[in-house]
Amino acid sequence: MVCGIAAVTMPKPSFSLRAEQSSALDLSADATSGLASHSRRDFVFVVNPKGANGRTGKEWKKLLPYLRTRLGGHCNICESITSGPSHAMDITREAIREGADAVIAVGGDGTLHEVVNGFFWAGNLVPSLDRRPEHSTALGLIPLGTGSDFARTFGWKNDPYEAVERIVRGFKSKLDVGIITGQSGEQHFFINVADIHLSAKAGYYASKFKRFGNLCYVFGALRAFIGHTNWDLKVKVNGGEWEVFHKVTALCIGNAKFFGGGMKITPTADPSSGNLEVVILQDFKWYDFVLKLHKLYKGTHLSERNVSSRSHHQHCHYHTSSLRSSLPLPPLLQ
Ligand SMILES: Nc1ncnc2c1ncn2[C@@H]1O[C@H](COP(=O)(O)OP(=O)(O)OP(=O)(O)O)[C@@H](O)[C@H]1O
Repeated sequence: MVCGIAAVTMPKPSFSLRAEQSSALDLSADATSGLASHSRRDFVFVVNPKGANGRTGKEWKKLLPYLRTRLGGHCNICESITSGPSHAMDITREAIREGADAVIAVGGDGTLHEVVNGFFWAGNLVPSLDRRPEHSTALGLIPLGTGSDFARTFGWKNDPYEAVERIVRGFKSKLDVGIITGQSGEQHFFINVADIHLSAKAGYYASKFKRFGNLCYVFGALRAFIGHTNWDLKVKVNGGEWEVFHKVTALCIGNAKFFGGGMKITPTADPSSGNLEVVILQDFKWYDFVLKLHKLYKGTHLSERNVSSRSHHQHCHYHTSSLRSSLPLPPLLQ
């Protein structure tokens, strides 16, 4: 299945974005019948102790005895604490190679994103040394971050005890994975929302304000508006004609619905539909952002005059080209 999105800056291409549906990942620990009916499994919990301004580490310590009680009878629980950015990727790759049955991200969207990228190496799924044909490693999540936006699409709260119960129940679902191909051909994988221009800058600045909880994303966006210039963007779908979008503030590619601590930016996205939803915000000033913030949270912004939305199906290729030649910030992948 191929659902592709590509963005290229012009006239001198400075980076390229290509998002496509890759092989589906499983979102939880087991198939349909819960854990009890299966032999002992290896579950690796990848914990970011610094998530949510340090709350993740504290909550995890409290959660661990409960986790052992609920899962320890059926699973080998391996706790792996990250030491810094990107470490979750290495832990995940190692766990998959060693034949883990599930790798479970414990933290926010940044940690989840790193774990997802750890499922891949050089553009392919990391192979397992476990040669059983039916064996695969599932992706799991205990949402314990600041925004925990990916979890919102499923209606999951930042409640680790509920998350443990979901894992115990063994509910499993297929999940689409988007692929961004950088200018030098390197690939990044995303399951939530990938975005460029203002919102990507906002995500960067939000990381400086995490002590304010979810509000960090609003502060980050307001900070990002300082010195921000909207661009004219050309868009081409499936090799068709170029279409110009004037004064683009942000282009957001949603596999799931939420970013920015609960903003329902791509409200019709569904991570198991095989489609990606692209939302383009145009000519937003900081005060538009403030005035329309409630609509962004509710997901009712699509009816606004300067917001457009498209859903892209399998085998769709989507190119954008900036009319400016300057290098934009790289996309933020959540
Ligand atoms: N030990 C560590 N020390 C410092 N930073 C870390 C460590 N481990 C992971 N990180 C980084 O912390 C970043 C943010 O973590 P995470 O997403 O879990 O929490 P958050 O930012 O509070 O939540 P959200 O992204 O949902 O708002 C990750 O992208 C990761 O690169």
